[in-house]
Amino acid sequence: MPDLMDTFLENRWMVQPNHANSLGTTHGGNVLKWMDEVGAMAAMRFAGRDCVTARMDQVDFKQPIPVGETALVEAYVYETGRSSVRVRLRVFREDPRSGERELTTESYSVYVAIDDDRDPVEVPALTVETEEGERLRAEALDGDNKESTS
Ligand SMILES: CC(=O)SCCNC(=O)CCNC(=O)[C@H](O)C(C)(C)COP(=O)(O)OP(=O)(O)OC[C@H]1O[C@@H](n2cnc3c(N)ncnc32)[C@H](O)[C@@H]1OP(=O)(O)O
Repeated sequence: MPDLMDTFLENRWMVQPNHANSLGTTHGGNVLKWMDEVGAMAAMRFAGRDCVTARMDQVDFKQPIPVGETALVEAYVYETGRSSVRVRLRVFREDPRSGERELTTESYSVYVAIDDDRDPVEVPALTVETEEGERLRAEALDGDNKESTS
């Protein structure tokens, strides 16, 4: 049974001019693509199977990420159904020199594990065996709950 911390993935992109909009900050479409890619990888790490995106919930763009900074995308699985896998996604702008971070974007997404015929297939149970995992799961359930009632 996979543990929450086994699904915790981070990926970074150095934001280049070709990622930007006319304001010199990262185009929202690029941020969404990066979120979806890391989210799918977290879901697949959990399920041990291919996973497809079924839903990206409300995406809040709180701060821009300027060209020259790093976009850091964090994803982990915090809840599961029979074949569905819920993933918390957060994006930070990170100063590549100091490592200083600020939250810019967040969302809660649903992926579905599929078999070779691309039909939904059962996923294993999620375990949470560390204090850090418990903290991350509680944060995600709380954030997801607030989002669905806002
Ligand atoms: C990483 C990528 O870029 S993938 C590319 C973008 N994504 C896609 O192309 C996916 C296209 N969609 C599909 O292939 C299908 O709709 C699927 C596989 C997501 C679902 O297939 P369906 O036959 O509708 O599945 P079914 O109704 O049996 O539901 C299966 C599970 O998906 C969940 N589900 C289906 N649609 C949604 C949705 N829109 N939002 C949330 N959950 C959903 C169901 O609740 C169910 O969960 P459970 O098994 O945990 O109870």
